[in-house]
Amino acid sequence: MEEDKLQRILDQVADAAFATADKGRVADYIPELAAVDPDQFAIAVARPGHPTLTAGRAQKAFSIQSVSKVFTLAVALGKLGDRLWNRVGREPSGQAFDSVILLEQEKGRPRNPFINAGAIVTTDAVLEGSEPKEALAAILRFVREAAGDDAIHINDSVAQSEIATGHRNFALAHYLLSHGNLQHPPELTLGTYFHQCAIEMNCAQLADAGLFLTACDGAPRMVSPSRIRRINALMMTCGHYDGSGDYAYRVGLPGKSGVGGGILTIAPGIASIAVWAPGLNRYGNSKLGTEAMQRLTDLTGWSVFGAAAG
Ligand SMILES: NC(=O)CC[C@H](N)C(=O)O
Repeated sequence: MEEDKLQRILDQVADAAFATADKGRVADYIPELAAVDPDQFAIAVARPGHPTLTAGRAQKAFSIQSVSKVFTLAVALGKLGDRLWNRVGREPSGQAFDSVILLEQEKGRPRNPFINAGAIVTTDAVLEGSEPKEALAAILRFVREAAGDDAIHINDSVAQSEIATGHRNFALAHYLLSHGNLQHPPELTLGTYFHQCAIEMNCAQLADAGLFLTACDGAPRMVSPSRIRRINALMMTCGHYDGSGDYAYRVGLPGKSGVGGGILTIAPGIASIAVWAPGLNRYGNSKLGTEAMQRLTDLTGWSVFGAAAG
């Protein structure tokens, strides 16, 4: 699609988001995120060989939170390969991202790497044989290389805010430990996990960081094509927790959300799209972000289920 046409679509999507009265509710269980102004919106589209196009506040940094789980999964698969699947499943959970119930029923093997329990196990796997600082550095290095931007950093106040209040995540980690599915002390694995969630990026950086998952010619080759397809499949089926079916229905593309209000969406072979609006819907996914992605895909026809706009 030509740049000026795509830019007009992005402007239209941003105008509609700014005009929407119900912006959802910001995540208030993490004190640092509770203070974010919900009246903000940004969208960015990255394509190899084209400038990254944006609309709204695309240079404003936000906490990527669970979007980081995609990058950590790529690092863990690079390190362990299929051995990771001995510890975590690949099925949608149909439960909230921080649910404890399935972990109890399924004896400490989380359903997938994107719910919190599964992401904690994935981070624990990245820690295998490494010092915590090295593991975190490996995740941050991956993100910086994917985005081609060494300025991307971790917001330590956000991480500390979760260390002080993340009781549910501590419960999940202790539960995993009791079932022999955590190889490090909960403080250590969670310290790494909270810092990975506290990576900050703006929309333009996040769209660039997702390019490796598009498998487009000219995109960074960070993982093999077969692994790209598998990561995208997990994003499609599990990336929005118990709202994954709804996101697939509305948007038709693999995506991963975070409680900071960011969503990374991949149009395979076409583009990497980042959207940010801090207010969340009842699943803990960005409300305006989801609506904007629905509008964008209707206007562009980008979908894994069909290829015509309208
Ligand atoms: N869905 C999310 O973005 C959750 C991430 C957050 N750091 C948590 O562990 O609760």
